Amino acid sequence: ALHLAKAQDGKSLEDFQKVYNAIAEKLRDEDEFDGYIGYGPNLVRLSWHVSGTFDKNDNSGGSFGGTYRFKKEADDPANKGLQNAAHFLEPIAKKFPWISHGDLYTLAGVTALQEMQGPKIPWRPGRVDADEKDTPENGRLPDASQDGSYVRHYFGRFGFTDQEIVALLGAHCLGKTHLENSGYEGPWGAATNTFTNEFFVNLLNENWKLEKNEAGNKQYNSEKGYMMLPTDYALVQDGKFRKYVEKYAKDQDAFFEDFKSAYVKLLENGIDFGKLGKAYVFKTLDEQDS
Ligand code: HEM
Ligand SMILES: O=C1CCNc2c1cnc1ccccc21
Repeated sequence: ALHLAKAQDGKSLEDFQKVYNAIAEKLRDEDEFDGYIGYGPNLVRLSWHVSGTFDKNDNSGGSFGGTYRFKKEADDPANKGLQNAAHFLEPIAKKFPWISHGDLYTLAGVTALQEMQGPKIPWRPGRVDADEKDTPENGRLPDASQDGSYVRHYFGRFGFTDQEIVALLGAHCLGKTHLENSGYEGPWGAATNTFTNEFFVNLLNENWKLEKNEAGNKQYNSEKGYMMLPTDYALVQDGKFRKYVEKYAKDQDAFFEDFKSAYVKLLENGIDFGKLGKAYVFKTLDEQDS
């Protein structure tokens, strides 16, 4: 059965906005991380990885139980590099001991996206920390070396459509790959900490060459020093995916709208929020300056 979200005793929008602001201020302070990319992309990746263990067939995994805090999940080779995001969040968890890990990991991704000028992401609290025994086994996160049919089948486990898959992968406009984490390298050139539709523009505008990188893995490189994973490039090789790449490359607003919906679905997969009321939409730091 679905996990039932539980209201946090008397916590309201103001309380969660305080957590949002603490994360957002720390993002601004610690801007030198990863060659001045900052922690934003890493926090977004953490929010996806804690949710991407979900399996709709038995409702196991997913963001609800906050099981990334346990060694078994944190040490999944697919999670290499996310120790940085987890370390970044430790003082936030100490300052707000009442928030569950599942809520913190997902709220951190929402905060990072909004602070990187992404769309407003409606977010609902109520995830409850699960026991270590409920930690999903390693191997539920995707393999970057694969093709379009693999990507379609993989996301089928969450019940995602082609359109949702392409929108979600647009998050690869952020940050970069690190050879020591995933065996892929680059791009420094296009590695950004601003949320845009540039991933789709890059896919269509650059001419990509499949090359072996220093780790012996094949990746697509462009003259400008941009890169794409094989699973990224699959989005233009597969005709059904390609039409959404073209849509989002032309229309950033459509991308923002569809990404928001798919990302909320990813973060809430497997959770019944019942009548816990509507989602919170947080103000960015800039919107609170005045
Ligand atoms: C087919 C599915 C996917 C594959 C195979 C994949 C693979 C990867 C790999 C290999 C990296 C580089 C990690 C490193 O070396 O540090 C990466 C980074 C990243 N991924 Fe994905 N990813 C997928 C889907 C997603 C989704 C759905 C999101 C978010 C909605 C996402 C967000 C990110 C972000 C923001 C980064 C940059 C992290 C950083 O700069 O530290 N990815 N991904
Ligand atoms: O084209 C880009 C922009 C910068 N970041 C990425 C791109 C393509 N694929 C990626 C795959 C994983 C992480 C970052 C990127």
